[in-house]
Amino acid sequence: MVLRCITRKHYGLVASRYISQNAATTRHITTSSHLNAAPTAGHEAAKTATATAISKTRNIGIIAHIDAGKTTTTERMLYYSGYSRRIGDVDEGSTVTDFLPAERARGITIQSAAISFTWPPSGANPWLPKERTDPKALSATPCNINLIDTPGHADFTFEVLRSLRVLDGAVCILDGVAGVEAQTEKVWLQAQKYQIPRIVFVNKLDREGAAFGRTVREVGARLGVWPAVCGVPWWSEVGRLRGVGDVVGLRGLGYAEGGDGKEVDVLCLQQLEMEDAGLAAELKKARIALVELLSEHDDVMVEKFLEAHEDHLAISAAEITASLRRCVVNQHPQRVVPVFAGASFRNTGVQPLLDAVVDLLPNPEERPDPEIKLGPETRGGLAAFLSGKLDTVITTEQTKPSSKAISKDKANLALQNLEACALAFKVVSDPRRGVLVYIRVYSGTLARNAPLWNTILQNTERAQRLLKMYANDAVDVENIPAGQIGVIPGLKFARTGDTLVSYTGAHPKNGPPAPVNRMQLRPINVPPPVFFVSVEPSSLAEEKNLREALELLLREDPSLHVSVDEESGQTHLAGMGELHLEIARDRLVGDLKAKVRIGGIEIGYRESVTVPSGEVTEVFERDVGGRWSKAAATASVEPAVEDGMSEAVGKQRHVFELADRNRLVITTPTLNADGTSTSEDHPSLPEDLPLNTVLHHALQTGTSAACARGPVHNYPVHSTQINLTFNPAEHIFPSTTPAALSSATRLAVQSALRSSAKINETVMMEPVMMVTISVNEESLGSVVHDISSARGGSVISLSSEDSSDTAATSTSSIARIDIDPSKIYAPPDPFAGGHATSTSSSSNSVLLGNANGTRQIVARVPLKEMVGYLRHLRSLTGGRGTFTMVVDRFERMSGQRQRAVLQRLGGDYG
Ligand SMILES: Nc1nc2c(ncn2[C@@H]2O[C@H](COP(=O)(O)OP(=O)(O)OP(=O)(O)O)[C@@H](O)[C@H]2O)c(=O)[nH]1
Repeated sequence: MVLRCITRKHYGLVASRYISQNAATTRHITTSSHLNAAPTAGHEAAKTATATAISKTRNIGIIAHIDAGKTTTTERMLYYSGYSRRIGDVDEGSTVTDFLPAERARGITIQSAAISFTWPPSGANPWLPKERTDPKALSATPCNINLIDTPGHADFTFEVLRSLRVLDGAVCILDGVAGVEAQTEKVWLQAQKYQIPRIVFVNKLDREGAAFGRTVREVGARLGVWPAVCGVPWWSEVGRLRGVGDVVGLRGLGYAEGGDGKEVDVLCLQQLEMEDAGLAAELKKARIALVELLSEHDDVMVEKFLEAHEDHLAISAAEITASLRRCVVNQHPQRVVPVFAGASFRNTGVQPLLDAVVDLLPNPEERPDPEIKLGPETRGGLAAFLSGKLDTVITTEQTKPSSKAISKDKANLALQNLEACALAFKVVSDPRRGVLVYIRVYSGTLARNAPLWNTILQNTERAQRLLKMYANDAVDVENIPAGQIGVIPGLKFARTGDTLVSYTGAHPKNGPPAPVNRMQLRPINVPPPVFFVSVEPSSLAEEKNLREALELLLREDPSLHVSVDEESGQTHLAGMGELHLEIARDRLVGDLKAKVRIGGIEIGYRESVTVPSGEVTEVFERDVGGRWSKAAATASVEPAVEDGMSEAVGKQRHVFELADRNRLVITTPTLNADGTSTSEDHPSLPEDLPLNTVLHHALQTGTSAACARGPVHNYPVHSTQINLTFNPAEHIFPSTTPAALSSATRLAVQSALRSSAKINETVMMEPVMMVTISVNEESLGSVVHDISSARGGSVISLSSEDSSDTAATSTSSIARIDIDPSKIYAPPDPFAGGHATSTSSSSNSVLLGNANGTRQIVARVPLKEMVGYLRHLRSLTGGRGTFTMVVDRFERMSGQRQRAVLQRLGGDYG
């Protein structure tokens, strides 16, 4: 293809030094010490935001490896959009988004901070001169951006997942020196699983050794997508980052050294040819590659290319942006990923990234129908549910007593009064504002003062106020429409992950009618905790404070677990990683001021029965809450066999999979599946104890409570099948309540567990982790040796042989597209330093996991052997190695390992 000089018509000739028109009139949000503070820019913006059409909304997140620069980039975004007066600095601890004291102290992001801002801040885009803005571009008019900053540390993966489900798009930030790192890969695949469109920002290009081209090739090789290079670094002759080259607009964007980045020199191609011919030539190459790539994935681009007489440079920037948007928004899985360049810390390249967020990422209406859950087996799309396609719901309901079955008409009627539904995706205790519940509204409009039915807790709370959050500033609003993110202050019960429903005429206690009353938006599974600490109040008087503080911690973070040992009275706080618990401890002691003694961090082992017990019956008879009640339960336990139950489920057998791979089997020899008795000789269930709801729930609660503490070592029970035989004639009395049934079940299961352990002692199980380690080539041998011999791990793959293995192990269900490395366009890296890679885009050796001299090892290793591993890895790799890990499974320990652990723990577990 012949390169042609760009025409005047498209790009003009005169370079213009453009200073933001907003610079002088930048709107600031003054941090108000109280919510009722005087109106600020945030107030103004909030009014605009609520009135903003949904097409002018972007709910985006920033995902990346720890330290890639998410917080630094967010701070610049807030600064350029006029929401902060000065640029915050992570290293000084003055950032707006990392607002928890623990985050500021550690310089890492712990909780997602959801903040809103408008880009561009006013009618015109502030960094481009008017004559250079395309009035038809989406980024030409203000768009309301709700930005959720997600944490990068592996311990917070659940927090990342939690935020991902409310996002419509994501910016993935890469460190231009480190390239694609292990955690990036993990979060990337999670985002892909949720079908979240992504764009990439290669940051830190000012740093020594930065290699943009190499990073671009890694995006292709390790993330399995086609990088569409939209921006390239503009280096000076001595390797200083001068700015970025805009491949879409074919221009150079120069940033003054040491400036705040608001002043941008915009140089058209012709000027660039005089100023820096090298960059001009590279921009043309990049533009050709971009058009070629888009033509392969977007038919419209092929037409435009033909219309432009096959001149890659003559296609307008608007056409290219539109094509990129089609690829990003409409393709699942996403095959083309736009890549931008910059250095947030040097205030370089952030405004083009903001434009890309508006121009390329979808609005809430352009997203697939969100998933909902209506019962253990009923899942579907929200829109399908709201439009009355309720067939699956009816099926589930028919298992209930016929008098309670819901007709399709009734269910449709129930939907008519549904005002709004929202997902509480984050709960934060703000020192000044109290508990804030962050929500995303999925349908209807949530109005201030509306009573909200919590479909999981089954209670009602009133949203007395609604807020929009602008970093540290909160603005009262009257309502929050579908697609928007907002905050409800003052709720007492709602937790992260709960679904809140606003429903006209709902009874405050009983809630809306079925099936609306138990609809769950975007449910996610909480992974098992693997570490725990014991927590004790420093005095009796502190007990209440501690209980309240722990309740709040659990509302904020459902991946934390609290259990109280009924016998010793000791409280255990369990979490997913050492850092996770350290942060929880800091939160408890530092922020929530709980006066507690906290034990050392220990591994959360489990224990499992090895032989079946006999059947045990226990009777519970006690005063519960001022009412005498009595109930009985009959239980036995046995080792659970994987997938061994499907045939055993029948009319009189109900099987439930519980946490920790325990299984509950309830047999009702005298009751039919709907709870009616099989013959007149047998009593039926009382009205207030329907089988499929109240009774099952009570038996499950009792079983779970018993399984929280094993009979020999006090660790939670794992891989155990609990059999309950239930017969109203034997287990129900006139004074039986659900609570009494639950307690009787707990006693019977505990007794059965003890009886099994008497026959043969339980065996301990330990968490085994799936570990992904990134090391340099030279240290590969010693790290592999250490993992497989000293740590008892088994190596599953080495990435250079098959770079997709890592992904396959963590997210096997996700399709990755085949990328031909020789077809990836990436500019040369003239200043990449010692381990510089080939500048040829066809260099396969560069692509196959070896791009920045790093190799990946995936191995399964017992968690115990990974405690304190980072320090050891650093010493083996000269400080360069990193790793991430997730729980793979719990495995039985050998007798020798178990004895060693018990000995170390001081061992009196009998
Ligand atoms: N040289 C250079 N340093 C940067 C750049 N962006 C960020 N940094 C530095 O990198 C470090 C990490 O930046 P953060 O913004 O805290 O990174 P993060 O991704 O938010 O980190 P977590 O919140 O811990 O996940 C800080 O010391 C920043 O000053 C950049 O463009 N150039």
